[in-house]
Amino acid sequence: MLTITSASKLFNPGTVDEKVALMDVGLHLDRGDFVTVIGSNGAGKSTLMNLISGVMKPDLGSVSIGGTDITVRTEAQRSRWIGRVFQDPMAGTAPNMTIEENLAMAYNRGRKRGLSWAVTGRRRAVFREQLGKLGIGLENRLTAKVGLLSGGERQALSLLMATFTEPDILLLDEHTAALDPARAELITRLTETLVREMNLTTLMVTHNMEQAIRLGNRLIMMDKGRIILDIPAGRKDGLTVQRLLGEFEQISGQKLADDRLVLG
Ligand SMILES: Nc1ncnc2c1ncn2[C@@H]1O[C@H](COP(=O)(O)OP(=O)(O)OP(=O)(O)O)[C@@H](O)[C@H]1O
Repeated sequence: MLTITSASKLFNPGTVDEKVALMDVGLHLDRGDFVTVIGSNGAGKSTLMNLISGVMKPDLGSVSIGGTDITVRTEAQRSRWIGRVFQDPMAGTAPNMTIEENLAMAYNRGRKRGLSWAVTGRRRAVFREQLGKLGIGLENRLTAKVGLLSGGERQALSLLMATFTEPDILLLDEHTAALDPARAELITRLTETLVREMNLTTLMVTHNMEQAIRLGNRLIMMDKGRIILDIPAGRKDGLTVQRLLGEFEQISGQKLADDRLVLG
C-alpha cells in the first residue's frame, strides 16, 4: 500500500546548521498494517510523516501509494489518499466553522473543486451517524462552532474527519500527546476502533513506548534519520519497554537519552 524507497532529507545542506533528517529510509506497509513509530528527539519521525503527506519532498528517493509514485505530487493532490491527525487539537479543524461544516469540508477532501460544502439533509444524517460512533455526544451539537469544543472533543472530530473518506494511509502524529490521560485514552480507543473497522493502513508516531507496544501490529524505532529497528507482528507479543530499551542500546551503542520517550 505504502512504499518509501531510499528516502533522504537534509536540511541546510553545506552549512554549519546542516541536519540529516532522513538517511536512506526504506519502508513498506501492506494494506491494513498499523505501525507505531518511536524514536528520540530529532530522529526524523515528523520528517517521515511530512514526506508521506507531501508537506516536503525528499532530496533523494521516492514515495508511492498503491503502486502510484506520488513523490512530486503536492500535499493537496495527495489529500484524497491521506488522512492526518496532528498533536495540536487546533490543527485539524476550522474553529470558526460548525461541526457539520467541518465534516462537509472533510467529506469533499480530494474531490473536484467547486463542490458545495452545503450541508444537505442526507449528509447531515450521515454526519450524525458518524459522530454518534465517537460516543461523546457530538452528534447533538452539529451546529456548534468547533472553537467551542474541548481539546479532546476537537481531537475526536479531527480523527473522524481524517478517516471519514477511508483514506489509503492514516498518519497519526503524536495525536494523543497534548491531551490529559483520560482524553488520551478515549482518543486511543477511538483510533483502534476506526482503524480496525475500516482496516486502515496506519502510521502512528508516539512518545509513549507502552502505547507503541500495545497498539498496532508492527513497531519501528528511528534514530538519527534511520529506521534502526522494525518489529513485526509476531515479535511484538511479549515485548516490554525494558526489552525495547535494551534493543536500542544494543543497536545504537548508547543509552536512549530522551526522558519523554523513556517515561512515556
Ligand atoms: N524545517 C527544518 N529546518 C531545519 N532542520 C529541521 C527542520 N525540520 C526538522 N529539522 C531537523 O531534522 C531532524 C529531524 O527532525 P524531525 O522533526 O523529523 O524529528 P522528530 O523525530 O520528529 O523529533 P521530535 O520527536 O523531537 O519531534 C532534526 O535534527 C531537526 O532539528
